[in-house]
Amino acid sequence: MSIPFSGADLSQNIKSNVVRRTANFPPSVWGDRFINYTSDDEETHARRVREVEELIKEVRRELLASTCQPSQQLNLIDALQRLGVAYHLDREIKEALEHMHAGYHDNKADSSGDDDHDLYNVALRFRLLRQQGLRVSCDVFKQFKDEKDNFKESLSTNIPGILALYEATHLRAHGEDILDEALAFTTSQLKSAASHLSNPLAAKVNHALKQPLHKGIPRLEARHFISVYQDDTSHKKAFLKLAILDFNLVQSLHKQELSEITRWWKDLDFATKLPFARDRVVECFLWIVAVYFEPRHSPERKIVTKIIAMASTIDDIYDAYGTLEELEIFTETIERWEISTIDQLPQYMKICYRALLDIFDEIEQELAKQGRPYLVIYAKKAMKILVRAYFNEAKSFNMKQIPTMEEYMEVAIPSSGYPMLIAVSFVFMGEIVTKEAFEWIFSSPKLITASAIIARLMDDSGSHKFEQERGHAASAVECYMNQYGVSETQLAYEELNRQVSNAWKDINEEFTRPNAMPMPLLTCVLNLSRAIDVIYKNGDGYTHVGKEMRDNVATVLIHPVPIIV
Ligand SMILES: CC(C)=CCC/C(C)=C/COP(=O)(O)OP(=O)(O)O
Repeated sequence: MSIPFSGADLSQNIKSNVVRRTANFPPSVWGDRFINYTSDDEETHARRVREVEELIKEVRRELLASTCQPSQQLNLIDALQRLGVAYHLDREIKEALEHMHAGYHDNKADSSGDDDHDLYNVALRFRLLRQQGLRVSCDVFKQFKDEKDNFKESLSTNIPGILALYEATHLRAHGEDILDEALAFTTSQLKSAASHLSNPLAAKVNHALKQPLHKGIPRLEARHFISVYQDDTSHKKAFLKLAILDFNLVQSLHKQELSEITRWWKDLDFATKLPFARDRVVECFLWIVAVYFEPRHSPERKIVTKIIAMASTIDDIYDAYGTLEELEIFTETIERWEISTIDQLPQYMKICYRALLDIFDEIEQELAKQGRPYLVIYAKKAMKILVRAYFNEAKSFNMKQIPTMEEYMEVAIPSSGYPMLIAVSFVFMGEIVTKEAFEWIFSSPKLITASAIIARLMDDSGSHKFEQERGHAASAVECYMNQYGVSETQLAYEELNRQVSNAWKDINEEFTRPNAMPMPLLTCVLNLSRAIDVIYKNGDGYTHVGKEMRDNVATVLIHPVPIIV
């Protein structure tokens, strides 16, 4: 039953004298680029799928044959993960690393005949075991320090080792001072070596300095590594061929999905009906490809992209276009979640609300196919929490308040959109997702909070200047400066960066077994954090789509890898 609102009926609005803030967001850079998709003919597609299946068998054989040579096996696993094909061999890789970890703890590693004191091997093993959630002490790096407790000067000629250590440091947890020092040491060593190196090492070093592997979007990292691996004379042909064919097959599927999504978006026609909002559906799709790229996640990729595009539009209504009076009614309408209350809304909000309800119907239908329609309730709850947070932010802007950092973060963590996005991404993760998983999300555990802190603080740092010019609620930058009497924006950025680094340490700690939730769910949260690093590290690449975002979209969603093997 619908309950009438006590608030004013705004449906006949729009009041002509209302002054609305608009952000004048640049239009989409993609136009109709992705609307049409021509698939391979069935026969070609089936042949490629068969080829991939054969190559997986061959690669599996090579991986299993390397069991007696741990360092060789580590290199194979590293290559498979970086090439983006490890998802075909999840079980084998998990077993191999667990086996290695057991041996490592029984001190059997030395008996393998491997050089256990080589920086490259030690760092690679450390990173791969930690990535798998296995407990490894950072004390393994003490052997690389001299009597003055500095990293040994002699290491500086061992660039592959330095690079492996650099990548390993990004998996550091709190209190691991040796890894903090190692990050500073390796960064400076790599920067000074970069200009003297030749390929493929130079390409690896330059890329790693721009984008550490642990914080990168898996598809982008895979595409980069395919090129580097190809230039490496010691590459394994079957590995390379599998990576190229698989990348292209997965990309074709993504193109097909994006074509469906862009048609949905074009039919909604928000660009005409809600012109004040950002038109970024392609960038939203890349964001979700970062979360799960594997073919089995196709239905959820399409739906969660629609959710993020809607959240972006709703954010623009709260941040700029809506009046506080309208926003109050909008928030209550979404909290009630009944179509009958739609009449209370001004026309532009009706358009948005109807689209939102339609997507949630789609979520319910998709979940019904999977036998779990009841999970939609958690996705709705997450969306309601998000709009309440958006409203609280709008109120705070209207009152021209600058809250303390603590007060600010209480609202800014839910308003980052990440707890909502995580909950919606979880509903499609199958059997491993239980009622407890959602109760866990809504109890604000360390992992979810850390991911939301990264999203909020990187977004605030990246978009600060533009948002203040157009008029926006105080962001973490102002709150910090105001609370601590800091006059230089740069100092605020440095403090926020420190907090982001700490949040990454929280994420890394939560990955170590025993875990609160199954690994695929934790990986989903990790990938969302990675997406933020890539999209916001050099400014707000989502709102202001520049060369970097365009290149990233083209890499993942336009250009297939040339087949040369
Ligand atoms: C994670 C989600 C749901 C992303 C949707 C797109 C979005 C709202 C991006 C942040 O925009 P913004 O920089 O304007 O955010 P805010 O207004 O919160 O600063």
